[in-house]
Amino acid sequence: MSQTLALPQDLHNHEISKGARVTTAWIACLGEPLALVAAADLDAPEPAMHAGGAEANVAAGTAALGTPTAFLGRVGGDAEGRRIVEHLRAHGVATEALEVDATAFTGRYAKTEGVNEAGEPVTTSTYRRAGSAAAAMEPGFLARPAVAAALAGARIVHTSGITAALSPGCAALTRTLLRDRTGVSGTVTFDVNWREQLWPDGDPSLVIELARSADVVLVGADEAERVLGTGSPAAVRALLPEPRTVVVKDGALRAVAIDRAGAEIAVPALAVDVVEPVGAGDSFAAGFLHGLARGEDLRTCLRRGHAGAAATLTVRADFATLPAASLTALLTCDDAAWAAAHVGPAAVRVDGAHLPPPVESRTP
Ligand SMILES: O=C(O)C(=O)C[C@H](O)[C@H](O)CO
Repeated sequence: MSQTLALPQDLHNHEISKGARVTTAWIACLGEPLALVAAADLDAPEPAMHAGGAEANVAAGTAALGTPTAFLGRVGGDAEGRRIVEHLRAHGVATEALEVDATAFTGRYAKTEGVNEAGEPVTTSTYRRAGSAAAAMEPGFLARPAVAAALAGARIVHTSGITAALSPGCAALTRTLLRDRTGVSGTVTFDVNWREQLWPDGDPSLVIELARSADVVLVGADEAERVLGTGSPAAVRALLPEPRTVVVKDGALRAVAIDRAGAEIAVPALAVDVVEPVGAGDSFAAGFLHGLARGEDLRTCLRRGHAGAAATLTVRADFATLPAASLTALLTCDDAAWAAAHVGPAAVRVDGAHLPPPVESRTP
């Protein structure tokens, strides 16, 4: 099952196993794709669904932006697994290293929108993923020919704290990947993605260990507060001294990238009409990694991150993209125009121009 992607000139194809011709991806994302279903359908046979799952959202995002991307993980041999494979391929993601386990099921999740005690909107996720196809991953997964080839060829290997939480095997897998770097030649990026429900003992020590082993860490200020006891970018950086870059995202306020010497680059968040927030962090990661893979400066990477997050904030699905004209206007405007820009479900406004709105991702 090989796939042809439109590639920039400097990429090459290579043989990986049994003559299969596979494209070298710049970004390899490892994790569990999930079927996003209605809460009432968590146990239903073949429910209506969108595709979700943090690292799969990132992969769809970077591929949609034009970066050759591979997804590494597992789904079940069910309708949800088939649709997730189709969804990722439709966005241009290479799926040779996405294993289909006919004996297992694909993880599912549902979002419930509500309000917290302060009257603020909150979205709660409910999972049906314990014992899923992806939860069976363990360090040996990294040695599968298609997986090893993707890891060896990628400029960036990305995963998150969600994958570490799936099972003891997945915890060992992420440890092996981040600490031992087995078969990895590129930059390893790690999104903390703290999900309280997935850590019954509430102990963040593995996630902290993994973050300290990464080259680039992405973390929300709120989750940094939970995991590290502080959301202050400088304090987070002091607690994560090893990575080359730590990015602290402070919701609607700003994102700050900090290098080892403590130098900070901050970019304010865009003004957005928020419809539903889940998946916005993944779209931020996709934009940021897309820029990083191209060697862009950190300020541009942060702008790309905010633009991706803004698009997804305007939809109920896990993932949306900005039309090229809107993205280009956001990336090229000056700081004053950026500060005055606005992203809503019906239009993107930059520098007085009304540009096309975000496009919600559809699952085939
Ligand atoms: O919460 C998870 O584990 C998911 O992967 C579901 C969503 O897709 C994810 O939270 C979005 O970031």
